[in-house]
Amino acid sequence: MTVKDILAAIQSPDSTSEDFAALPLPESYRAITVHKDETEMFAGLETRDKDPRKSIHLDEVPLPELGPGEALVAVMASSVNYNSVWTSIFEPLSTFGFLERYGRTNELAKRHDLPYHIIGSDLAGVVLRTGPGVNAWRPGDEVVAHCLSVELESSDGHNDTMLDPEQRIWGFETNFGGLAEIALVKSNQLMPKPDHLSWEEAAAPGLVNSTAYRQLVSRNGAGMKQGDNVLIWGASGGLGSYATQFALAGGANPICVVSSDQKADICRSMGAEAIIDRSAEGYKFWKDENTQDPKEWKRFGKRIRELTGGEDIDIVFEHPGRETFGASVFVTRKGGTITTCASTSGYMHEYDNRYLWMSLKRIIGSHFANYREAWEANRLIAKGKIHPTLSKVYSLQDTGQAAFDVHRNLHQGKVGVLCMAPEEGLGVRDQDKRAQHIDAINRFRNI
Ligand SMILES: C/C=C/C(=O)SCCNC(=O)CCNC(=O)[C@H](O)C(C)(C)COP(=O)(O)OP(=O)(O)OC[C@H]1O[C@@H](n2cnc3c(N)ncnc32)[C@H](O)[C@@H]1OP(=O)(O)O
Ligand SMILES: NC(=O)C1=CN([C@@H]2O[C@H](COP(=O)(O)OP(=O)(O)OC[C@H]3O[C@@H](n4cnc5c(N)ncnc54)[C@H](OP(=O)(O)O)[C@@H]3O)[C@@H](O)[C@H]2O)C=CC1
Repeated sequence: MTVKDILAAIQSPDSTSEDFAALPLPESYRAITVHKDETEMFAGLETRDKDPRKSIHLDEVPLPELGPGEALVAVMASSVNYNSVWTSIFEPLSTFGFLERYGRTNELAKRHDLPYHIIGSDLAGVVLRTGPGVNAWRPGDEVVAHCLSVELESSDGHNDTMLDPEQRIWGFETNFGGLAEIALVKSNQLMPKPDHLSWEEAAAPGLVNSTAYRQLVSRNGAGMKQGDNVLIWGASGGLGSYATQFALAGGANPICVVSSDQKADICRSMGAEAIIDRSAEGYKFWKDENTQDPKEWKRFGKRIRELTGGEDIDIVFEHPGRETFGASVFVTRKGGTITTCASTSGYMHEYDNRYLWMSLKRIIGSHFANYREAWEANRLIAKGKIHPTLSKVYSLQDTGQAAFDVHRNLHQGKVGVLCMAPEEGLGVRDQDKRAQHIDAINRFRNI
């Protein structure tokens, strides 16, 4: 049995759940990996010069054993997330440490501790097999997977699963990720595939959409409300393109920061009006490596006031980190919120704390989303209220180039990867719903 036979079953309109359950599984499959014996390959290089095309491999790997509460999924498409860029450049640390640590927790988790790491934290595909104890999903179900892996043996995670001490990001802190022909997930990662989208469109939002939902909308994050002024860094990027849509759909007022005319146009086409081109306006928040320039924070704040009719920011949607964080804290209004989920430009932040405490501002740390938040975010995609922001699509073998594009900020929105899907555009089940939203679905395509 080969991956080709699985694809044939997926493409046949007559295949039943029983047919999928009866399909023998292949012994091996193709997957995107990084190799443990290469973790030092970029030693001494600047972050920018570490090239994912050199560290990312396409390998034939053995099928992992299926455990209780798990599912094996035939992956039709996946997407590139920045966490795969971090894995591929071995920053801020090698992800093999995560796999070793996970492997030490129990017998079954040992499967993850391998000399190769199959990466990827998004997928759209078809369930092939479920392990003992799985009732909610069956072979043949068309699904997407969110990337929260939890054990929930401790009480800590039972109000909010992101607080589980054994919380991991699938395909980053676990093995057998989504940039592959077959993936291994916990069955509680599965959610219905939005039926009006193709495989690659359905695979694009998952990680960033769920993260933006928790960070901006959920009460666990900033709890955005109507009328809020929301400053969104990288507003046409992976996270930002969903944060912008949430702000607009929720009656808030996004102030979108981007770095080119083209990206400003994309934000406009989503419906945003207040846009700041950080390149054209030349903000330089740091005078040198160690000294910030509060005059530049003020110039930035003045520009925001011009765009809002004199108002300051209620919520900052932060992720660039060191380069922008001082400015983000400064421009937030009294009592406002800075919500952060990353530090792309550096994790040692510096800000003037007087502006935080004297103006009663809050900084909220946010990370991915719990199952409920991921489900709610996916439901909005399925209802056509929020749309994928897929721009370019690569083949599995060109994943290294796709990750390079994201690392160098050459991309727009989300970059997709075809895994088993032989071409783009397959997997759409509701053409009428699709037709209603087709312009929004295609907004980021091929730009
Ligand atoms: C969904 C997508 C998301 C993204 O894209 S996010 C972006 C990508 N992700 C990242 O860049 C994050 C990568 N992860 C990391 O950098 C590291 O993962 C962390 C810095 C988050 C954590 O580092 P660690 O080494 O795992 O943990 P420690 O806390 O630095 O070290 C563990 C040792 O420190 C002890 N410790 C922890 N807290 C305390 C405390 N409060 N007081 C005293 N000791 C403490 C522990 O017990 C343990 O000790 P012992 O090494 O001996 O086992
Ligand atoms: N904790 C979590 O759960 C998650 C964390 N992340 C992390 O968030 C970060 C962003 O991810 P994602 O949105 O997918 O990545 P993208 O690269 O798709 O988008 C980020 C955007 O941020 C802007 N940006 C980058 N660097 C700077 C800078 N120095 N100053 C100002 N703006 C900057 C760029 O937009 P422009 O050039 O137009 O300004 C860029 O397009 C990554 O570090 C990722 O690992 C992502 C998802 C989940």
